Amino acid sequence: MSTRQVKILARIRPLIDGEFADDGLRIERDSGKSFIIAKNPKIPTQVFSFPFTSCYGPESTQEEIFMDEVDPMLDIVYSGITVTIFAYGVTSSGKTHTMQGTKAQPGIIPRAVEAMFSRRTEDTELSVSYMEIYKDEVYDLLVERETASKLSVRENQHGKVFVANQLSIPIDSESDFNELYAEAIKRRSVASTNLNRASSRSHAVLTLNVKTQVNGAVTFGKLNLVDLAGSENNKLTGNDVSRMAESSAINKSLSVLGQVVHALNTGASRIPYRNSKLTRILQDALGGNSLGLLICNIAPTLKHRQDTINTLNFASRAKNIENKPVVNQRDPQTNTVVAVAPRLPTGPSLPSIPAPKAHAGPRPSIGLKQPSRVPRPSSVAGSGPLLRDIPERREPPLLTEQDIDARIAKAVEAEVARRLAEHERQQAERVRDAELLAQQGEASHRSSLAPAFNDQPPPTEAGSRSAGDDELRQRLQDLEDKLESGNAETRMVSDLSPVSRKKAGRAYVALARAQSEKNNLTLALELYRKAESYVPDNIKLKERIIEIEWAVKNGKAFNPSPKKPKKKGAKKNKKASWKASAGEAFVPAGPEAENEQENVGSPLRRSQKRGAGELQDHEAFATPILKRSRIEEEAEVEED
Ligand SMILES: Nc1ncnc2c1ncn2[C@@H]1O[C@H](COP(=O)(O)OP(=O)(O)OP(=O)(O)O)[C@@H](O)[C@H]1O
Repeated sequence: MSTRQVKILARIRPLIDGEFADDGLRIERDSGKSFIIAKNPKIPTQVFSFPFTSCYGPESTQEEIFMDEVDPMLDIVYSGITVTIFAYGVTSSGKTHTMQGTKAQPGIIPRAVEAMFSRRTEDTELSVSYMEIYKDEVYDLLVERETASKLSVRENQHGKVFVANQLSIPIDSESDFNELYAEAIKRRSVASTNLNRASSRSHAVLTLNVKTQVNGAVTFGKLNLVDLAGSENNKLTGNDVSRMAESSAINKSLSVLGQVVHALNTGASRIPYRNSKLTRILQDALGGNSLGLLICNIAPTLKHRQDTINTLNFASRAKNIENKPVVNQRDPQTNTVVAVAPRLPTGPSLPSIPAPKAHAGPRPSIGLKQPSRVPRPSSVAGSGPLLRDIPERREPPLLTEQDIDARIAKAVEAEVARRLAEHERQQAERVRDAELLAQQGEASHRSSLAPAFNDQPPPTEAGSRSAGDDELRQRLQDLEDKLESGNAETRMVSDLSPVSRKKAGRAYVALARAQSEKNNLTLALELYRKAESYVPDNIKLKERIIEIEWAVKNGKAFNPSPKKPKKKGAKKNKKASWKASAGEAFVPAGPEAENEQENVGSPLRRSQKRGAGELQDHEAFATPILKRSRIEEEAEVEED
């Protein structure tokens, strides 16, 4: 089955009342490619460049975006494929304007309905469903708010997710739709915040279902139009308590969306769709069987800039997600709906599948049914076709808390082993070089190598630790080998408990920080990215990654942002805990891990006895052992 990447476009909205322009954000076009260029608001000399399939500036019109990006996808819907278009961005960046629009500037939803009707044939049946996900609960927006009960998200026997008992109302004309839609949008949860007078407090998913005939086969296409709630910075929104609760639900679900994208990008064997209703419902569009278009909405002002950079970073990752679109059609023999592979041209552009020819004659009226509170399983939107040939997602094996902790221990220790091996290899290389030069009688070269040797532990230390360390190295090597063989399992980060994830994340941050302090930025970046696999929703970590990526790309030094001022009493506590835990190791739980800790900790403890200067020699491989003096970033990991 051929795969298709999610298409990503960026749209910068114009300035609105009370906003001021600055030079920190612009679009650049070069050889047919477009980029959003954004300055880091904290360090203006850092300029980020984010590539997109297409970028639209403040002057762009609703019509332009619809005709260029959305209209071509409607033919695909008519061929029986599900297409999902979602608007993503911080609060007040223009998502609702893009999807819904205004009377004067209608957005994608009303335009898509008009275009869908213009394509119908006499065999076509169109229906609509509309739901919102508010505080991680699903409500039907086609039902009166007072009587709307929470809907549950279910999965059929083929792993297809659907919203049980959601209405799907047949529509016979645009005016049918407009009537329903006008009522439904009034039911959506909207409130005023400091950043947006009419801020969406929920994610809204409008679905247009199309049943039609293509070359004699009955097909079932679907267009999902998703207006996500915006991520919110509560320092800026000025939210009160009830708004904060909404905001926290919005941010949490968006954070899970980020985790899903991250897991898909890193090829994780388990994707955490189940961690929020939003990602469960969007599962088909994220690595599933539909085609995706993500509109990344961008607010132009400085106060949104940091959040905008995070949005852009999310979007650039999302473009690597691959879906396997299928045509949903009726099997005349069994009278069930089956998934068949579409005939898609290869290449990055979206497939253009010709729509069936419009029928010239008059079309019999389908007739508008009244909304009903009685569940109608046959018309439940999203219950979708039965996909016989889609392999079921394999459930990961059940893991005990002990298994999980043991795996973290292995993962971290493997990193230690890798660093140790690298350290030893470099040392051996230096010794070899020096011996070679000595043999050649090049005394001058030897003296010039002396400083390099001064960086290493004194020979006596090396000698004294050789037996124990050889054993340690062997054990770590064994662990690394084990890790390699079970690598697929360790990728199942989402199986870990939150505490275990944080532990592993902290360990990698400590390693990364040590490397960035030594200006080994490429390695630091690699380690920060590993940390991100464990704590993917840590915003500060993301910002750090973006900054180091920039420094690496531009060959610049990396200057970490200033450390946070210490909290009152923190110094005292820190001192006490440092004293109490001199050489305190990152302690993976579980008996096996405890034994390992004895060994992993020992070189560090010996080093500490030798004093601070010597301690640094071992930092390269001892950093997972968290030293109290350097855990500001780990604390940040915990805070988020
Ligand atoms: N392209 C545009 N042209 C003109 N005005 C726009 C445009 N995009 C957004 N706006 C205006 O900006 C404001 C914020 O837009 P909108 O409500 O669509 O943001 P949002 O991203 O949906 O916010 P939230 O996440 O808080 O719901 C609105 O007043 C809207 O009319």
